[in-house]
Amino acid sequence: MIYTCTMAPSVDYTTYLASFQVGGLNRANAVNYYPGGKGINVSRVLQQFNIPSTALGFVGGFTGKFITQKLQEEGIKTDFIQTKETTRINVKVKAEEATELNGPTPFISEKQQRELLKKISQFNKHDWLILAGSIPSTISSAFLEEIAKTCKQLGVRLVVDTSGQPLRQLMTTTPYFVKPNEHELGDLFNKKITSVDEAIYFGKQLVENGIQHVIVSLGAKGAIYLTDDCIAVADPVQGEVINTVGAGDSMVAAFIEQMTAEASKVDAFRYAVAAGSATAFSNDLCDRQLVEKLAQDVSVHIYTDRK
Ligand SMILES: Nc1ncnc2c1ncn2[C@@H]1O[C@H](COP(=O)(O)OP(=O)(O)O)[C@@H](O)[C@H]1O
Ligand SMILES: O=P(O)(O)OC[C@H]1O[C@](O)(COP(=O)(O)O)[C@@H](O)[C@@H]1O
Repeated sequence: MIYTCTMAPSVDYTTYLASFQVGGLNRANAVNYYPGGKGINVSRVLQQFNIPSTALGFVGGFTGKFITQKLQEEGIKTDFIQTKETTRINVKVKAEEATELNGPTPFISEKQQRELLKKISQFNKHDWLILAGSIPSTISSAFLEEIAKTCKQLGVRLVVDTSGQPLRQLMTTTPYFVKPNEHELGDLFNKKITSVDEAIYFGKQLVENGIQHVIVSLGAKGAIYLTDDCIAVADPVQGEVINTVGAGDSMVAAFIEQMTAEASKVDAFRYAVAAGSATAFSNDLCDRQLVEKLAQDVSVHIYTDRK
């Protein structure tokens, strides 16, 4: 089974307008409400590929109900722990430029953390846990380490897509697969990454530390994939960009879907790049048809090493 865990889900309130004026009254032409948060997006894209998953994490209030209901309507199993706090709303403004306003993460008590750990300790060998999105500040490094240790003991493949200090902490536990974007990778090493070669240099250090699969996403510039025996660089896919929210999450989902289907690692990467772009070219997250179409256009350059 694949489990996604979103510790700080969101309702993504996406607004479209021709131009956005800071400090003025802006009126949107169209709006959408999506269940959001990185793990939840991974579950939604997996569902597009007909891969079942269970969405874990913390939700509360009317927004929590909305998220749970929407996921269930899409056929995704949910096993959320309830919070007293209302789940945040993240505002996405799509005008001349894209602007995001993400709400604060919820307070998660010790008891709620134990409840989550109890669920994880019941996973089986070969299950997947995708821990994605911001980690609430009440969650300690020790708790994250405990999650990683439990996964290792059980033979559960831990996938990490987060940022800041929690990412730094989780890197020391050598997860199975990580997908930082170039900024998150740079933050890990206190460096600003400005080229593909720099992304390769720092990505390689993660592999050398024992992480089996590393994808560094480079937004409109494509992505790189690193493992112990190859480095692959994907050129960007061209198209009309509509909404890049969830592009990275779509990559994670597509890579996992291909790995579970026993595709080659490089094909899994190709598909992941196609999924990221398919989401960037859509209002909501990608659909399978577009991913398959774009996968034919993704050119991947493979190196056994690149200094
Ligand atoms: N403007 C874009 N044009 C084409 N593809 C894109 C664009 N933005 C993102 N993508 C695709 O989505 C992937 C993930 O995007 P990125 O912004 O790096 O991730 P994240 O959402 O995690 O920050 C990229 O590697 C690329 O394949
Ligand atoms: O947990 P964070 O880092 O605040 O991010 C939450 C936001 O990230 C998203 O999951 C999108 O993530 P990506 O664009 O990085 O794939 C949104 O759905 C959500 O609003």
